[in-house]
Amino acid sequence: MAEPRFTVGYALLPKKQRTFIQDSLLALARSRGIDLVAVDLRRPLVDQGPFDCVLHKLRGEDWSRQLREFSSRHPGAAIVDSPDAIDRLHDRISMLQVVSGLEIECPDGSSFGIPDQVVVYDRERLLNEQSCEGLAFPVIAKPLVADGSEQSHEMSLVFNRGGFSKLEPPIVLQEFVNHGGVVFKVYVVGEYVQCVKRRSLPDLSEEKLGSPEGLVPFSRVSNSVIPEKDGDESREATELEEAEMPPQSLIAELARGLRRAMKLSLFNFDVIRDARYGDRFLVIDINYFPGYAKMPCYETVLTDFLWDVVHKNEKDEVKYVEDETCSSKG
Ligand SMILES: Nc1ncnc2c1ncn2[C@@H]1O[C@H](COP(=O)(O)OP(=O)(O)OP(=O)(O)O)[C@@H](O)[C@H]1O
Ligand SMILES: O=P(O)(O)O[C@H]1[C@H](OP(=O)(O)O)[C@@H](OP(=O)(O)O)[C@@H](O)[C@@H](O)[C@@H]1OP(=O)(O)O
Ligand SMILES: [Mg+2]
Ligand SMILES: [Mg+2]
Repeated sequence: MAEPRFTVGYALLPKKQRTFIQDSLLALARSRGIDLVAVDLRRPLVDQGPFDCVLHKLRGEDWSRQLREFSSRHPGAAIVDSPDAIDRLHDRISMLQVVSGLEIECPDGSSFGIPDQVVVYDRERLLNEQSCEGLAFPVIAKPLVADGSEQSHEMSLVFNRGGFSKLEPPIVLQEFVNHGGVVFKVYVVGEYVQCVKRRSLPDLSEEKLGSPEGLVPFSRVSNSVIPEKDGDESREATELEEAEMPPQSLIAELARGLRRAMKLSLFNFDVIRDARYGDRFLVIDINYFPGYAKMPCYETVLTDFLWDVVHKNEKDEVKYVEDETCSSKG
């Protein structure tokens, strides 16, 4: 008897569609009985399909209503993920609150947390002496809203109060933590977890705190090559290569805990190693539906995940995927 076929509808902005929907993914999914089909965003979702699953990274009241309508018409179809669950990641405070609430057994000697941070809603408050009481310089100023716009990725390193006058609230002021210039990006795709290293901001010395600049703007560090002003490329490359990966079990438990607590399947989170205490790890950012195409073996991982979704194979396990073990199951 022929194997049943399934259809997954995807609703993505053009840039995401270009990077995520690659021929290699379409072909592998097709060979496993899953057809990926673009949702026509000019027509009501409810008139399209049938879909066994809708995959999306769109927002807004109208889109949420369309998803609700579609779900009530097709209760058997999976929506990955729920707009309400995704919303938590659009605010850099609620995004990290969930990390603080996790109860995880850490491997010997290790621990996790988030950097100290405060939110400032208006300029008056920002310029007020008490605005960052308890925080130590340098701090990173991040836009409170993380809605995927270019502005939401525009950050500043602030060395002293002099830098505050150039900031535009609402912002989160987060302590900058030296971490050896390497950030660990943990990709979560349902039960699959993969951790990769990326370049980050270099460690800062005390001298910087007196900097007359007060502030240095930056954006999308881990996606770009930003040469350190007085640094050298080869040292940074060595730093990246030599950085020790965080304990696998900690990363896997964090991924499982976050997935459960947030009720999300598709996200990644950025982790840094706090250079002050050997094995303390801080979660600094969580992103919905990140750039999976940059993840090794993304086609296999995504196809395995979609296979589980359409077969209603709900799992609460964690599968830590290592580069060399990227093989598809039958
Ligand atoms: N508290 C911190 N201490 C040290 N470095 C940090 C801290 N927070 C952020 N960074 C550095 O700044 C980069 C950008 O910060 P963050 O990840 O919060 O921004 P983002 O624009 O949301 O990133 P993404 O493109 O991953 O969505 C991080 O990848 C890391 O290199
Ligand atoms: O496109 P890219 O590969 O850069 O993916 C980035 C993704 O952009 P996209 O959604 O437009 O694809 C970003 O989403 P928004 O916050 O801007 O919504 C965010 O999730 C980044 O963390 C991703 O980078 P990664 O963390 O995977 O390195
Ligand atoms: Mg990040
Ligand atoms: Mg982010």
